[in-house]
Amino acid sequence: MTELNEKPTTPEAPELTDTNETTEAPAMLERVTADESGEVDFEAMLAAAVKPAMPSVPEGFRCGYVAVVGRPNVGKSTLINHLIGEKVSITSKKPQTTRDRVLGVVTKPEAQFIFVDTPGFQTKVGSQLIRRMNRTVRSTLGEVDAVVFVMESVGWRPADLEVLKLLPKEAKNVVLAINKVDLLKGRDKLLPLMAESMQKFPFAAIVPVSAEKGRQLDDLLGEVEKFLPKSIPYFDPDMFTDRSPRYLAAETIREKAFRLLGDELPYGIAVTIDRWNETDEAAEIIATLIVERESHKPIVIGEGGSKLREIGRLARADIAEMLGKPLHLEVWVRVRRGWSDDVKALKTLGYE
Ligand SMILES: Nc1nc2c(ncn2[C@@H]2O[C@H](COP(=O)(O)OP(=O)(O)OP(=O)(O)O)[C@@H](O)[C@H]2O)c(=O)[nH]1
Repeated sequence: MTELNEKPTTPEAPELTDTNETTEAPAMLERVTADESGEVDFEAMLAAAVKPAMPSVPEGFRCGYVAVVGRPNVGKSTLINHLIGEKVSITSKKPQTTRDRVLGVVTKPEAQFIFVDTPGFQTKVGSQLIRRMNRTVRSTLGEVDAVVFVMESVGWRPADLEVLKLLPKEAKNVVLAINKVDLLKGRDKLLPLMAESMQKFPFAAIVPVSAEKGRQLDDLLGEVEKFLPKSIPYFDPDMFTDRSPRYLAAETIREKAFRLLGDELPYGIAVTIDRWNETDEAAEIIATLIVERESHKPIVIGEGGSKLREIGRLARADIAEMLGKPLHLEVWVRVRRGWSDDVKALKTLGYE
C-alpha cells in the first residue's frame, strides 16, 4: 500500500481493479478534488484529463440482480448471509431503484450476483394491504434477473403457497431452493418433493441445499447464473465481500451522486474505489464515478464543477466521519461506454 505522502503528482489514471488487456477505447477522465474546505483545484482538474486503460472482464462474464423469496423462517437470511460471507445491509435514503436495495454482492470468477431486498415478501402486512404488497412484489420481481424461492425440506405449507402465488405464473427465471436438507432423515423424501414442487410451479431448476451448512450453494448459484445477462460487473469485486469501509465509501459517493443528479441523469452511475491509502491518522481515497455517455459527464461535473464538488464535499464529510479521521477524497468522472447498452442491463438497474 502506498503511503499518504505518495500522492500522485501527475495526472495518472487511477489504478483500476483489472488491468488486463483493454478492449474498449480509452475514455477521457476528469477530476475534482474536494479537500477539507470543499475547495476545488480546477487547474489540477484540467491537467487531469488523461486516457486511462479501461478494465476488462472475462469473455462471457455475467452480472445481474437476484431476489430471494419465501415465507418467514425458511432460511432466506441464512442463505444470503452464507453466500455473502458476512451480513451486509446497505440502506439508502432514496430507495428508488433496485440498486438501492442491495443486500450484498457475491462475485465469482464467471459472474456477479447482486442480491436485492424484496420488500413485499418481508413485510408482514394486513390483508387490506395485500393488493399494494402484490404490486410492490411484482415490480421488484420485474426488475430482477432471477428469483430464488426458498422452502423447507419438510414440504409445502400453506404459507409457502401464499408466497408462490405472488410470482407471475409465466416466470421462467425462478429457481427453487429446498433448504434445511441437513434435517432430512433420509433422502428418499426428496425426489417426491421435487416432483410435487414441479406440479405447483414451473421452476427452472430445483436445488436441495443447506444454507446453514453451506451445502450445494455453488450448485444453486450455477442455476441462478444462467439467468444473469452477459455484462461487466456493476460492483468492484474487492469492495463487496463484506461490510468493508470501501464498500460503504463507494455506496456513500453513489448515494450522494444519485441524490444530487437522480432526476437529471437518465441512466445508471457506478462507483469504483481506485485507490485507498489509510494510516492511523488520515485517509486518502480516489474514486471514480462511471457514467454511460460522454454527454453525461458535464451533468455530473456541473456548472464550473459545482455538482461534482458538492458530491465530493458531502461524501467526504460522511466517509471521514465513518473512518473517524481526516480524509482527502478525489472523485473522478469517467465514461464507460456501453455499460448500459443492452436493454436487460438497463432494466436490471431499474431505469426503463
Ligand atoms: N438445520 C438448518 N437450519 C437452518 C438452515 N437454514 C436456516 N436455518 C435456521 O432456520 C431459522 C430461520 O432462518 P432465517 O434465515 O432467519 O429465515 P428467514 O427466511 O430469513 O426468516 P424471516 O426473516 O422471518 O423471513 C434460523 O434458526 C436458522 O438458523 C439449514 O440449512 N439447516
